[in-house]
Amino acid sequence: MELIDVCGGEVFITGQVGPDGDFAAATKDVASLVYLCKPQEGCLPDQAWESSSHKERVDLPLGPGLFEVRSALSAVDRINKMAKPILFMCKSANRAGAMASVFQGCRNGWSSEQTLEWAKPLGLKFLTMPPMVEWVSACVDSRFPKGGLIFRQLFEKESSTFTYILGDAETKQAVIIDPVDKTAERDSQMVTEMGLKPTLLLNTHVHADHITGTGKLKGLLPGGAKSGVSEASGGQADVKIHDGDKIRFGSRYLEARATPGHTAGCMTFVLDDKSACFTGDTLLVRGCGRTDFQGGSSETLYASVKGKIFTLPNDCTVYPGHDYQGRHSSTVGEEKAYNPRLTKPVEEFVSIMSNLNLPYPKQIDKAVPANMVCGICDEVEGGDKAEASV
Ligand SMILES: N[C@@H](CCC(=O)N[C@@H](CSS)C(=O)NCC(=O)O)C(=O)O
Repeated sequence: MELIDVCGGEVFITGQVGPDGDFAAATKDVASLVYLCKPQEGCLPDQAWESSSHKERVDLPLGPGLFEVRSALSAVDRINKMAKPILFMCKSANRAGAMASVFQGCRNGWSSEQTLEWAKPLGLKFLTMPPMVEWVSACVDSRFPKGGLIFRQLFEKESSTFTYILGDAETKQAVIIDPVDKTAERDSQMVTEMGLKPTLLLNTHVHADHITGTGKLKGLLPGGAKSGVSEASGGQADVKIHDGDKIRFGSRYLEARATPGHTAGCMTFVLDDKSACFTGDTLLVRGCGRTDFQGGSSETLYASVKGKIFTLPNDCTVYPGHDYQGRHSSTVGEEKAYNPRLTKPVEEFVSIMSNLNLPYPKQIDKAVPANMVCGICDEVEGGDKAEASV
């Protein structure tokens, strides 16, 4: 009979007692048992339990449809008070792994994603059973429900850039996506008046048409907000973002998805519940970012959009980095149906992109070097020089 240690000798899980009935020997150091089988399953013979006295036991007959989330949470409270080490036991170790995960997630204040991430390297078998994964997620998320979201879309008119503020309504922790230097004072005042505490000032990429506001905002905001840009951009920042990173603010988070193509280091940030994505210049409303400088590649952009954005739910709102025609947002479903570039086969898309004939952005020569250091740049009188210094 094998006990699997899932928490440094404090929490164990196991399946059915072996035919040798070696329960007493295997569990001699266990102080409490959480038994998850129905009586008729007969996984724990009475004599086995009786031979292992001095132990506390709680019976939670757990099976699909048997156990409401509410009951699981009161069980967690009860288990929390039991002496450690605790053994979670059932016939196959599936329910034991699931309930142990709920216990761990709840007592550590983890989200469902964090709980499942914890369970993965342990190879817990319930992870291959979608109803059990859903049950674990529902239990953990209802213990610590996601806070409300505070959201603002702001506009900088010279470069037609959108800046986004996202905050957790309870904790007030916040992130700002793609602020612009020219509107840094406005943004700083706004988050201060809203009582928000931005911890991370994110860039979807190294911009070519304006200087990022992340450097300036770091100086304006109290509380040590950090700048962020993707590692792949080659830019300097306090926080380097990678594909798959979770950017947390309070109980909410953004998932970073690498979406290269407009530039080599472009990122799209997807809200935790997939209701919104912030695509920078990768995907614009009925358009997309140009691909003719900064490591741009039309084929790569096409693959990024199809693989990392068009795989989101159709009702996911697309918040772009720019719009030049007075539009503010779109949805994944709309762009999949009506984007005049990305509805085309890849060869036609590449040809469209090669024939855009757009003039270079007016500020490119000063914006790119400044943005490689997140906008911390020397300013001479008149604010026109933008040689980067760290
Ligand atoms: N006129 C503007 C630059 C306009 C431009 O090139 N926009 C970029 C995004 S900012 S680098 C773009 O990708 N546009 C795609 C499109 O189809 O318009 C300026 O001079 O700054």
